[in-house]
Amino acid sequence: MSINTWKTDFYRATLDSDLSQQLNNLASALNAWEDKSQHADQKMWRKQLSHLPNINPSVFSLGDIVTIGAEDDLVEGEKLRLRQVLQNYMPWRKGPFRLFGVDINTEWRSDWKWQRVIPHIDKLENRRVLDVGCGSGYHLFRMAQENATQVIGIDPTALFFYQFHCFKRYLPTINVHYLPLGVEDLPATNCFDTVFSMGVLYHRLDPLLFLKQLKQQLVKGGQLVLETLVIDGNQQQVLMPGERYAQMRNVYFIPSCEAMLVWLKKVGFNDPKLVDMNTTTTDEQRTTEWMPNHSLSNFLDPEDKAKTIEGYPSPKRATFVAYK
Ligand SMILES: Nc1ncnc2c1ncn2[C@@H]1O[C@H](C[S@+](CC[C@H]([NH3+])C(=O)[O-])CC(=O)[O-])[C@@H](O)[C@H]1O
Repeated sequence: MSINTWKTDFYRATLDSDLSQQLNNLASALNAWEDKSQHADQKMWRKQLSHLPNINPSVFSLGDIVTIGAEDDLVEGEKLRLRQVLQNYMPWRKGPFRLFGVDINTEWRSDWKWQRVIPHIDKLENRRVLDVGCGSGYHLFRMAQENATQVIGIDPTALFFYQFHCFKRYLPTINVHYLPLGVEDLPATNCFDTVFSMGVLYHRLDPLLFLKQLKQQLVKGGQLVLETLVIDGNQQQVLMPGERYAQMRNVYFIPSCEAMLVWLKKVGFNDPKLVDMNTTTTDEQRTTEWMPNHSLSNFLDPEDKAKTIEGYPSPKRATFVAYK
């Protein structure tokens, strides 16, 4: 798939599904995105895609390190150029990836999150899957590896859309698509068997509305897989941080696990369950060559790693599953 055909490839791939009934609405949202994506960086990111090596990769594997092509597929000069092109898409947050032997060691070990989630969810085989807030699309490739029929990711951050296309262009036949939209831009499709949303709820101003928006993407009986920051506490406890949480400005609500289960029930999900809980470590989220900015270790209290530098409990994440 080339960057020029991403929309038509998506439309074609959805023709046989209920999603096709929403194509008019989706097409206007996608066209609006293209019309406003005239920012200089975006022009550069789009152009740089055409500087990626124009060859068929000899191998690919969508395991812990999403790997496309082998080092030997390229000659020395091409390798140097590839590294330079990929550097234009920094910071690389979610991965890891390996493209023709170039290891992109991302800020996050997103493979660790996937290993925590995958044992607890319904098998993805033969399911249509949506990932809301998919970042670089790392987990989209992992979902495809689990034999999902179709995988669609949405995320409004333009850089991540272009990062995804650095890989997707080499995998023209996999049924994985990326729509550069926010959850609020999606019409109610009611057509996904599994909806994932990992690491997004705390960025939403209205978390209950967000849960409703996720619910209206699911078929009846479909499974929600939700991962989010949590605090210790009872049903009544939810942290609403001040200006920043772990230096992030756009963090609104961090519920206790008990409160999260109440929220899921309130919006009508069935059988909500907490399936995993994990404290984020500085091995999982850290500064790397591909994300040279500050990372988790800079956001924790140097005297007490159980606290963020603002004095809140340090990041703990939990995964929940529930049904529509
Ligand atoms: N309105 C919105 N609609 C959809 N996505 C949004 C919206 N606003 C922001 N995002 C996107 O949500 C993602 C959150 S990151 C989780 C990535 C991956 N899921 C992970 O679990 O590793 C976690 C973090 O950065 O804290 C970013 O890619 C945003 O662009």
